[in-house]
Amino acid sequence: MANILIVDDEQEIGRFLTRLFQMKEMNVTYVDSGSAFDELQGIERFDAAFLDVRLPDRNGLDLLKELKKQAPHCKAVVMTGYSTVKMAVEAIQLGAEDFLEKPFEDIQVIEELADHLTKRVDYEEYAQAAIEAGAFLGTSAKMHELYRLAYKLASKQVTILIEGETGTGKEVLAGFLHRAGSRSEQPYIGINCGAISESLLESELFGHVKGAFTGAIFDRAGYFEVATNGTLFLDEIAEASHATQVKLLRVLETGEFFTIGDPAPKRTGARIIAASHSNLERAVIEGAFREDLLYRLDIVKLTIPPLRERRQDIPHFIELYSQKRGLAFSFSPEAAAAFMHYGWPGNMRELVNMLQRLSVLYADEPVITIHMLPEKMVRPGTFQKTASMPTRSFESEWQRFSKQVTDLYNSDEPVGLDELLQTMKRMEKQTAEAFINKTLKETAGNRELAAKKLGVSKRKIRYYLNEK
Ligand SMILES: Nc1ncnc2c1ncn2[C@@H]1O[C@H](COP(=O)(O)OP(=O)(O)OP(=O)(O)O)[C@@H](O)[C@H]1O
Repeated sequence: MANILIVDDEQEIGRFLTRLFQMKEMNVTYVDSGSAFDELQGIERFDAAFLDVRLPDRNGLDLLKELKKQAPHCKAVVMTGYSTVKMAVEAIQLGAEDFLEKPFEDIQVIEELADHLTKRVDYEEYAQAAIEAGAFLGTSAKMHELYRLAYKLASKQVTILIEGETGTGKEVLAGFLHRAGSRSEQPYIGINCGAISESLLESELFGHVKGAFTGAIFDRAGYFEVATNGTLFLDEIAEASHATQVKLLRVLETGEFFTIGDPAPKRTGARIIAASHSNLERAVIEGAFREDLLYRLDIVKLTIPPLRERRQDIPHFIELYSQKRGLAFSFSPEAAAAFMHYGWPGNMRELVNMLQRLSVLYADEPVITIHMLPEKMVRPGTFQKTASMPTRSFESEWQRFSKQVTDLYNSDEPVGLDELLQTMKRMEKQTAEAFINKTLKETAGNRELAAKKLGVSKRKIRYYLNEK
């Protein structure tokens, strides 16, 4: 018979859970304070514990640590009010299995949770879900910890903020959160807030009615409406204008939004996942991002480590990539060392692109040698460079790129057009960066003047400079 511990100062909740679990033929011990918990004998007998995180005489997280110390096998669930969801996430990081929000809305959820906890839980469930979602975890503890936490949060109605350098897999993680959660049958919609103009972004998100503005010839539902109870992934959230940020804040606070041109509010049940490659706290300090919006978004922050902090995953990923495509990559020792030492400023995206490039250009070569790798990977001194430090001059980057495109065009090998177009996008960004930096030098750093000279908005300058 399973042994369950309940710790909650609200006696009504204690009694309710006791009855519920006793009806499931579980052995229940209920205490209503931290001090009563301290007096319990034989804590190691418990299979599962339901802990309130707000006890009058004790911090529930300390209790959790104590429980995990005395009974490491005991699965803990913390119970929390909405305002303490952040604390609940901290509890999961401390080893809790799950959290329950009070007031309880669905008794079945609690029953299922108790059943699940007292059965032998498959600890690799999150890893399986990652495989199904196409997310590679490798062997690094940081990635496993991250996806383990994400798996537990996947079915929760909490807003999630994903941070990570460009190409680390923020979109991949957002897709995982959707697929592994209870919303997987509902729509998943992703939008890049930096890729489209301010007015288009608003209209995409909130929709518009016919005649709301010039060109609005039909009613159009926005993503908040289309997503219904699914997931809305707002990529590059820092790029949303102040006006859009105000509207997003309203949706997060009330679940309500207005279609452009329609005075009647609408409700959305969409779960919001936002991502940014720049540091939003810094953006708040600089006045570019609303503090209240950050507060609403940052209930749970998942930070993806850059590839250079999990280099041990590189060979595993190459193996997986080759297996999936039926390739047989073999590297000379120098080339293998270059892969391991290079800084990978573009993270997983850069690694994928590099493998795609090698498979296109050197498909018939038995061994990939150092001479087949781009200069930036072998040039000494570039190993430690990070995302914000360009590795070669703008001119040589263009020369290399045009040579690569002409070589590809003239070769009979199959060409990955998607990859080529992505490289062009990167070149577009680098070109913009180069011109902006040159103009900023001419204007002694005056952005307003630089924007005028270049005929673009200051916002666009911020976007292209990837400001963090
Ligand atoms: N964990 C992963 N498993 C498999 N592929 C990954 C993983 N992470 C990233 N990738 C690959 O790297 C590329 C970039 O991933 P993604 O678009 O999710 O990154 P991102 O952090 O959202 O980038 P950006 O900041 O530029 O929007 C994609 O091709 C994706 O398939």
